[in-house]
Amino acid sequence: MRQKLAAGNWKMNGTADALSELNELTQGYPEASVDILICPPATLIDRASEAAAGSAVAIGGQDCHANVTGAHTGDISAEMLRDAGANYVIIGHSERRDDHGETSELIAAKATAAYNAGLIAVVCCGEHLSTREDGKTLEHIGTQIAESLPDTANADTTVIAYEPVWAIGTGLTPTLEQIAEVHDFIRAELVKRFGEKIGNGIRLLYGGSVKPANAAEIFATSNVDGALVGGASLKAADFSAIIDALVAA
Ligand SMILES: O=C(CO)COP(=O)(O)O
Repeated sequence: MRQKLAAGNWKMNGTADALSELNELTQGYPEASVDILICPPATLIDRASEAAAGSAVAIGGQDCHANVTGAHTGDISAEMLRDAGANYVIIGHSERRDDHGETSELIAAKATAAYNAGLIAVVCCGEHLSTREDGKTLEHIGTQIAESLPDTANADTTVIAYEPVWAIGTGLTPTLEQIAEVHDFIRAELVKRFGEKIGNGIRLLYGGSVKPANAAEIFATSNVDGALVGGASLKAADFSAIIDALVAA
């Protein structure tokens, strides 16, 4: 039985004021039957970890460097995230792939860095609209996950998020059949590569315009173990409604 996960990605949003939303969330979930994760900007990880201590909310980073230390101005290592109180890190978000030219090979190296630091890697994949229109979604996702996951990936260290790029921040979502098709495909690919135990143990999140209004139906979809939520994770009330839908699923 896979433990469900409601993850919020604050992206480049939030200064100290945003901790009030986190406080509201942690007060609402001193404990929970699902895993809850907030990935604030790096500048808030330390304070967010302190604020979330003793609650059901875990804190994560949004990216890490593949190396442990070194001359990499502006970058943050997985060890540093861990030191600041993070337990997870998002790797290979489409905004990193597109804005920073990150390749799947680099993403696999970052995932290994995350494992070495004791962080759970939330490895992202997803197609652009043109790829979907060309009928190449599954081929694209298959290549992305094959190349982005290290051989050492396992169910305790790895979560996969399927985020169609055209659904991120647009209010558009795939049909439930389209979500199920991709999630079932990823599950089958994982079982093929890692075997039944690991392949069936790795959690699969859906991301892209998840809101309180559509969360329940998405969570009822095949092989959806939770969500990676952007905009709707910024307000505690919205994210709580999504968490509650996951609890009820
Ligand atoms: O990119 C996302 C989460 O990582 C999804 O963002 P939205 O929920 O704002 O569409």
